[in-house]
Amino acid sequence: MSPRHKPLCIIQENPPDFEGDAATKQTRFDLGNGSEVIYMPRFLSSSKSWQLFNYLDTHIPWTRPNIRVFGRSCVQPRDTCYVASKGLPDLVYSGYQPHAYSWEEFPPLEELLELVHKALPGSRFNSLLLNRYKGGNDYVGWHSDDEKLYGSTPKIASVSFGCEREFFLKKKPSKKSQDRSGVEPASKRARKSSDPDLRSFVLKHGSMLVMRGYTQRDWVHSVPKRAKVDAVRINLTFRLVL
Ligand SMILES: O=C(O)CCC(=O)C(=O)O
Ligand SMILES: [Fe+2]
Repeated sequence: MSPRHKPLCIIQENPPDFEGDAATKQTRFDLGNGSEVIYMPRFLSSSKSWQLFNYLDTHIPWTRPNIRVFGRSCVQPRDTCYVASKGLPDLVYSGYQPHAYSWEEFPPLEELLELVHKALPGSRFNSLLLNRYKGGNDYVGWHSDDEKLYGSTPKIASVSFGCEREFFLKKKPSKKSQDRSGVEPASKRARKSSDPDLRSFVLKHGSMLVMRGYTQRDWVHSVPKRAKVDAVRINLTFRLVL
């Protein structure tokens, strides 16, 4: 296979032996008006992350449900699963109500939840949405996780495994201005310059990204298709259902 046609997937390994400080090293991105993102590139070591990747890839009961987007029914362009504590109200998104599996069915997820809580003192999560992107055709379109059951300022912790993919955040158009920024592809805009209303992150194997404050109210996010990618990425988003 020529280098030009080599499947593209960058997986930058975190050093196998880091601990403590490196793991919690974080960068804060102030999005303005009370919206904020924290990124921890080395939340988990490479070996721990591969262990979890393999476990999740083989043990999670992945499904690819029909969802409704702009009134049309379509197959969700990625695999999914939902885990939640008992007694919480049901999650419904895009007209789909996932079955809530319990934490006890997946002990490695209980363990990971503990690590997430430790890395984010004062936080509490009781539900988890899992996504598996089998290759570059799998994606999540622009959306915000602003379902009522998360309250007005949800904190969402997103842990990524496997193939690196780009994660975009785009400011919602303000009601006043005639915003035409949605016309140009986000990737082009992000590359062009320092558009403060568009941010991109390459979510690394073993990384954690946290969205908090008004990020769900004022911004949308997405993981777009990437034609050349043909490796699997798994993403877990921890949330608190109020
Ligand atoms: O895969 C990701 O990084 C994002 C997933 C996401 O936005 C979601 O599950 O709501
Ligand atoms: Fe989301």
